[in-house]
Amino acid sequence: MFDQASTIQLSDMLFGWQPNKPVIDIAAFELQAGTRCFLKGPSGSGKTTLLGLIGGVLEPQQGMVNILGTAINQLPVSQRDTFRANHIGYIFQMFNLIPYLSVLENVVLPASFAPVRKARATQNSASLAEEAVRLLNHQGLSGQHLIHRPVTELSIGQQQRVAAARALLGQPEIIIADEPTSALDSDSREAFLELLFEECRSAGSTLLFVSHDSSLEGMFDQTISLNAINRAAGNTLETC
Ligand SMILES: Nc1ncnc2c1ncn2[C@@H]1O[C@H](COP(=O)(O)OP(=O)(O)OP(=O)(O)O)[C@@H](O)[C@H]1O
Repeated sequence: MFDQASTIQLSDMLFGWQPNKPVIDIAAFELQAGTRCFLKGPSGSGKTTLLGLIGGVLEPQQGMVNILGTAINQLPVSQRDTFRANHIGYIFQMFNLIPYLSVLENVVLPASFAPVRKARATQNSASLAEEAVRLLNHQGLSGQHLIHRPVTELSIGQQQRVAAARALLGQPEIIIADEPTSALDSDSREAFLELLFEECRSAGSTLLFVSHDSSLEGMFDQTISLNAINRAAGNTLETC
């Protein structure tokens, strides 16, 4: 049974990159709506793999991945892609911005594939672009000159804030962040997190945040150690 207060529920989920070599084997995992969760684990322990399973990019060999009451691993691939675009915003370690597009174009792009997020974004502002500009301003990126510049002309810290604005556009219920602060110094990391928290709070989004940086752990509501919930822990070659 899906608990209505949950955003993410996993049960008896098994995944391996090769047959009979599970990397992830989780009996039960649940994240309540609106939680800010810090997911930690050694390098190679399967954190990115787990995020791929939660986002429906990867399909478990067994078990259930229930997101917002939908068993996404049972959806056909095209419906799963649309579900992900509508309900999950991603911030990647390498940002995954499109180099030949401007700052603004990068932020609005995912909403073109996500009608639910597009509708929400235009409820808040007169247009998608206006909502993107609001989010960019909130991240400290303002000015016509800057938002129309090719994204590759921005500093790493600025690019990372563009990636955050892109993930937040249209208030997705879930924000998944995979090592988004690793390129920043510690002051910038905390400032970035405060802004992210503020946007997640006002949108009611659940945040699942992966990092090696344990100094950030105290800023979150909850910490999950992957090795503590993963029965396949130790099957991979892990490093600290
Ligand atoms: N595309 C892939 N094909 C085959 N094996 C993979 C693939 N991606 C990851 N793995 C393996 O799965 C295991 C978990 O990798 P994963 O990237 O999920 O770990 P991680 O905890 O995110 O590591 P890091 O903290 O270094 O990013 C590792 O043994 C890795 O080699």
